[in-house]
Amino acid sequence: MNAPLTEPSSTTTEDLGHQRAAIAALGHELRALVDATVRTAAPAEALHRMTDEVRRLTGRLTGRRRLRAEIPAVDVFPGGVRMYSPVTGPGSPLAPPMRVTPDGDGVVGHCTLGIAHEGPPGYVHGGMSAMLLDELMGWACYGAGTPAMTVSLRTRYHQPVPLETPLRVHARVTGTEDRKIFVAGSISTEQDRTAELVTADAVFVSPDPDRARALFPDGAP
Ligand SMILES: CCCCC/C=C\C/C=C\C/C=C\C/C=C\CCCC(=O)SCCNC(=O)CCNC(=O)[C@H](O)C(C)(C)COP(=O)(O)OP(=O)(O)OC[C@H]1O[C@@H](n2cnc3c(N)ncnc32)[C@H](O)[C@@H]1OP(=O)(O)O
Repeated sequence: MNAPLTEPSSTTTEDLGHQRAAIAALGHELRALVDATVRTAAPAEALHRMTDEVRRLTGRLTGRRRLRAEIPAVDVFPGGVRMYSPVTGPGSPLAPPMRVTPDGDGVVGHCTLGIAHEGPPGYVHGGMSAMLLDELMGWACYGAGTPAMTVSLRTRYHQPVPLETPLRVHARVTGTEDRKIFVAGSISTEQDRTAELVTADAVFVSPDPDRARALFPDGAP
């Protein structure tokens, strides 16, 4: 009989590391499953068998379920580890996941997208490009010491973004005005950083403290 899947019982640094590693390992396998799912040409009977197996597996993820707006114990909010972010989260089957590092006066994100994120055949869905940029621009705000939320995002698609190609996403704060933060971003391939395939400019706003507490009751220091 399979061992029950339970919640972690304590949160020492070592436990946290193990828990994050386990979350990332499951995320990795689920991304592989998503990729196999959107590529397969298996016949209907095989898909029905798989459906039954996947339903059984889903039923095995038992235990307490995270509530809406609850920040996972493995996360650091705001601006730190987000294990289940749909962009950077190693535990998310939806995330590429994008790896974010500081870069001069901004931040850079590295990722490669597969056909689960396809828009035009062979190229990245435009909404996905906007999501990568939005997330990284949020990180640029956090990196500048002002965690903030997007209030406006304008994207310009200059050339299609290829799938299965290492990408470089860049974002930096270009100015501030009270609680408003102006951010610029771009996507290129790693191979040709000078050719900006998508560019974006955005306005972020740092919520006033009362608003932030109301929006993120679990995130208050
Ligand atoms: C407890 C501590 C926690 C603190 C957390 C703080 C921030 C959280 C940070 C990060 C979140 C975590 C991780 C990041 C995840 C993803 C990153 C991607 C980013 C996103 O995916 S995020 C989701 C999409 N995003 C929204 O869901 C925002 C919806 N929105 C609102 O919830 C409110 O909008 C809010 C709270 C942002 C501000 O509300 P508020 O009441 O504090 O501010 P207010 O309305 O007074 O506006 C102030 C000044 O911004 C100007 N302004 C407003 N809107 C504008 C617009 N559209 N264009 C140009 N200017 C605009 C006004 O005109 C005024 O300017 P002025 O003063 O000059 O008139």
